[in-house]
Amino acid sequence: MGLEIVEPNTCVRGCCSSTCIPLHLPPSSYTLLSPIARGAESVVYEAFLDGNRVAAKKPILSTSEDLDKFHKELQLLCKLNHPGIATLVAAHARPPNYMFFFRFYEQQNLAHRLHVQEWTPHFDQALAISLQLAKALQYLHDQGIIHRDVKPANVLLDRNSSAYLADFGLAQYKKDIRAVSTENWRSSGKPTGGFHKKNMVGTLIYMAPEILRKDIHSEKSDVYSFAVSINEMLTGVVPYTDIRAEAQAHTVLEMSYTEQQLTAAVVSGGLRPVLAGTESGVPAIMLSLIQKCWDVNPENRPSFSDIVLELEGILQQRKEMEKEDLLLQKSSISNGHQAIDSMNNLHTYQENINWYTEGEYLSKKASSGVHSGFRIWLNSLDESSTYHPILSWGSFATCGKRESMEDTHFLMPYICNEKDVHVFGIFDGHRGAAAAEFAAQTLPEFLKILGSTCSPPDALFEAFVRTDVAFRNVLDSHRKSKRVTQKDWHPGCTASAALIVRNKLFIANAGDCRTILCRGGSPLALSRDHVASCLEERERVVSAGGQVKWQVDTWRVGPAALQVTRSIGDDDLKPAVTAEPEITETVLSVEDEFLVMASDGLWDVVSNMEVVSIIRDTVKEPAMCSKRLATEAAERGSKDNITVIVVFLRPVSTAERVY
Ligand SMILES: Nc1ncnc2c1ncn2[C@@H]1O[C@H](COP(=O)(O)OP(=O)(O)OP(=O)(O)O)[C@@H](O)[C@H]1O
Ligand SMILES: [Mn+2]
Ligand SMILES: [Mn+2]
Repeated sequence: MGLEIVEPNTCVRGCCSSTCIPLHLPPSSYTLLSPIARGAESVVYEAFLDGNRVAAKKPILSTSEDLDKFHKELQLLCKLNHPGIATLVAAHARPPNYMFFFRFYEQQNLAHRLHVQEWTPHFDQALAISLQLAKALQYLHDQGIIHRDVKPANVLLDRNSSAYLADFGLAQYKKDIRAVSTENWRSSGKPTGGFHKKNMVGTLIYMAPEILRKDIHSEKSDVYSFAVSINEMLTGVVPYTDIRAEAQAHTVLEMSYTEQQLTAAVVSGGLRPVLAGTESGVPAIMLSLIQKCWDVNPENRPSFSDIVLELEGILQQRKEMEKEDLLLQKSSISNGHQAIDSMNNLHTYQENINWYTEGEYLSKKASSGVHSGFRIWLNSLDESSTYHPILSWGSFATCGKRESMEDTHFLMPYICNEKDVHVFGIFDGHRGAAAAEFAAQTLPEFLKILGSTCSPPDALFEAFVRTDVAFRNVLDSHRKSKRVTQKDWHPGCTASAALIVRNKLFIANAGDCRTILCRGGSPLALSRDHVASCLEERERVVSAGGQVKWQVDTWRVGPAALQVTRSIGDDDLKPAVTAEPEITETVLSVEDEFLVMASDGLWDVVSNMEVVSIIRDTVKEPAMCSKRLATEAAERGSKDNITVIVVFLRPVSTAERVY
């Protein structure tokens, strides 16, 4: 970077200095853009520094201790230089602005990648990340520094998924940790609350048993946290939240144990997160390394130099296996044929049509790859006075007790790279998955096209209608070309879409998917279920020329006996079963906590109120919350596919910090 170092290159107190990192900057050299993350102790912004994209970490400074902490973190960061550690490129260490500027890591942190983006790394990728992290920690320990907050959220990933250890907010020289603790012990005779608080830092679920027992941190407590983090990457499961493990103590958080009970189980019960399984391609030697690293006795845990050696050994083995595989491949190619025959029998009335691809193809054609984005929507809002929700999102979808999956969904935060525009959608297919698969591709694309000409509610309305027309046209042309052979096959799907434009939330719904908002702790339904049991809908259907009859157990529409009264597709029931959505508009404010969208597989067995209280009791991670809700529905006997999207509208922390 072309930033100049202005001598004397020290912080205002003179305790931090560097020969190569500028420690004070002219205000004109940087611009803060929007926040990427809000922690308990800082806000991290995307920023530009001297024309380069960087991340600016701005600590929240409210006491003089906070300021001491800033100087300590800066002193440490100035000394660190390792390819596996997030690079500090500059700092501003003079009043009134205190800031760290780091190289920008495009893929955020490992926790986000795993649980929000639902990334499942291949074992070789996970191994590479483990090795990079182990080397960074080995370097740190060689400098006499303990990190004390090793966890996936503090591992940053660049665009190639290379890993960088970050967040030195709790890091300490080992010698200083000792000094503090002996002093405290001596002065108070026994550990006081204050002592505990001062020394028990880190994040609960990654904390070694000795730390939970209020011992002091050592290199080996970083080893423990490393093991929990690596295992989390290999399983994709946040520690202690696994709900698949039955009847075992592994479900502590699920069973709403308190933090004290979890602590006790880790310390004396030997509880650990569910270990990754070899069936997912993790070699046994890796699993035994993890187990050694989280041994209850710190002395039995290997050091990072041992861990690095062991991981390099595993990497070597993988490379040799790969060579052998390449040699073997030539002889095994002939095995692929059998599968194709059975595939052919599956599609009796639709000849291998991939409806996702159909939808994608159609929307590409419609937009010819150009849309001018959502500038007009944003320009019409008054930037300065409006509330800016801060979003995090996740989803979970399961086929449940059904044989096939007919639900689909999409998550499109920052649609068209617009920071303040987000779209999420759920589609619940019936008479096959065709309409749901098609609509999940086309609906957001139509929205992009319409965004430059219509208002948000008009764009949503039109996108639903156009998706429906497009689907029925494509189906029709396939009937004509005989790729669809069965004449009376009329697939359809219900649809629900949420569009957020800065502080405005628009929900469009056609059918019985439902969206609720948790506002001030209570559920607020933002959509109405369109089913024939609803009088108003029944009357609408009848006046549009449809027939409604009580059949078996409920009101149903037409010869197809459909329960829903609005949908995309279902061309045998058009226009009575309309694709026109009902749209609600909500202005978001600080009271608004989260949004839950789900297919009827959830709502059939869990009420709006119950959904809110289940989320209240779950680790505040949107993908985990989605999974928790789906599991609850399955346990309560839902017979349907279940899809859940959870969008938090305010910052939440994954695990509670101690103090
Ligand atoms: N250089 C960077 N590039 C991209 N994203 C970053 C960068 N630095 C931080 N972030 C994002 O900001 C988040 C918080 O950063 P960091 O952990 O340093 O702050 P913190 O306030 O100490 O957080 P915590 O509350 O977890 O202690 C990271 O998890 C990451 O998602
Ligand atoms: Mn952090
Ligand atoms: Mn359903």
